[in-house]
This record gives sequence, structure tokens and C-alpha cells, in this order.
Amino acid sequence: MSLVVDRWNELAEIKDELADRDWFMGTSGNLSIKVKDHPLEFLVTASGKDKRKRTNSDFLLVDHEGHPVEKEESKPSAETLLHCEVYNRVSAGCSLHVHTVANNVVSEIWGNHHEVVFKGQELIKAFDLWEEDAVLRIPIIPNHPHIPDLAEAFGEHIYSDRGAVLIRNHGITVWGRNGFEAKKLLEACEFLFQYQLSLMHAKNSLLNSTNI
Ligand SMILES: CSCCC(=O)C(=O)COP(=O)(O)O
Ligand SMILES: [Zn+2]
Repeated sequence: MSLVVDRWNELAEIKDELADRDWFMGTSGNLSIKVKDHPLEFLVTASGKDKRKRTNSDFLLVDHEGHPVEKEESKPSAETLLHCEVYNRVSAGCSLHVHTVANNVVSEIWGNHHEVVFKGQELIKAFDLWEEDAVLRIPIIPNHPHIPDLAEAFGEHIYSDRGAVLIRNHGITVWGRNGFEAKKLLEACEFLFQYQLSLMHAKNSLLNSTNI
């Protein structure tokens, strides 16, 4: 099998798994996987498709500027430039973007702080943070409507082969050295977001019940 076919199948499997979690509401989300360096080429999801379905036109091969390598009927994701930022800045191999209710709510609650911070949570180890007092900081950037502006703001937070950035009231993008790592980080982030929101809700209920 060629490298492109290998990577295509790997990304298709990740797409199916994220679809099973219902993380592609309303055609949202986009995924990419690197095929080669020098010159950079990566597969990215086609724009506006129902990512819960598998078709022969789910992905396009694009270059370092996000332009299709060959003439295609479908268009690359409208947010391809964010994936370009990842591959042009670090040697990550996969980048995943999803919209969930939890990541949107967290991005709005902590948006004015420009980051959400997790400490004392086992799952921050997914980011290779093993020290007892380790802290995971996930930056939150504004949801610039102009994609090149959004990509520029996003790119300022890419300095490692693995990472995560929240886009306020939009979604999250994570990247890792390969598909396995990117998916692991995405699942860890969503766990932490859901935990944080459940904890706030539980504390609030407790407070209200003891005030009666
Ligand atoms: C309908 S979701 C709005 C666009 C978006 O944020 C997204 O993630 C999906 O865009 P794409 O062009 O990748 O389908
Ligand atoms: Zn999006």
C-alpha cells in the first residue's frame, strides 16, 4: 500500500471513532494527517461534508499553503490554514479539530482569562506532564472570522510537537506526533472539560441545597 493510502485509512479510522462520539455536529470539525515532508503534503478533510459518513472524497492531499496537490471536485476544509500552521511550525504528524458543547462552554467561561488551567488531574499526564505539581495550560484565542487572522493567532501557541488550543465559542484543535497521540490528547481534553463543568455544577448544587 502507498503512504497516502496508509495515511488515508488511518485518518478515516480516527474520523469514524470521533463520529461515534458525536463530535461532528452540523458538519463541524476537520482533521488532517501528514503524508510527507520536503515538500510538505498532508491529507485534510473536505469542507462542509457530513463527517459521520465514509466516502471516496473525504480527504484531499494539500501542500504547505493548503492548496490541493491535484485538481479535485471538493474543497479542502475552510480551516486548512490552521492545520498548515501546525505542520509548518513543528514536526507533528496529525491535527484534529472538533466542536463540542463542553469545549465551547469552557472556552466561553475562561475566555477572558485567555487560558484554562488544569492541576492535580491524572489525565494531564496525556500531555507528558508527570510531576506532582504539573500544570496544563490550554490557551483560548478569539474566534476571528477571517481564517488567516485565526490561523495567525493560533500559530502563536504552536511551539511543541504536541499541544491544544481552544477557539472561543468555536471548538478545539489538538495536534500530536501521530494520529494515536492527537486522538489521545483530544480525548484527554474533552474529559478534563467535562470534569470541570460537572464539578462546577455539583459544587453549585451543593451550595444551593445547603443554603435552603
Ligand atoms: C458548520 S461548522 C463551521 C465551520 C467550522 O468551524 C468547521 O469546523 C467545519 O468546516 P469545514 O470547512 O472543515 O467543513
Ligand atoms: Zn471549526
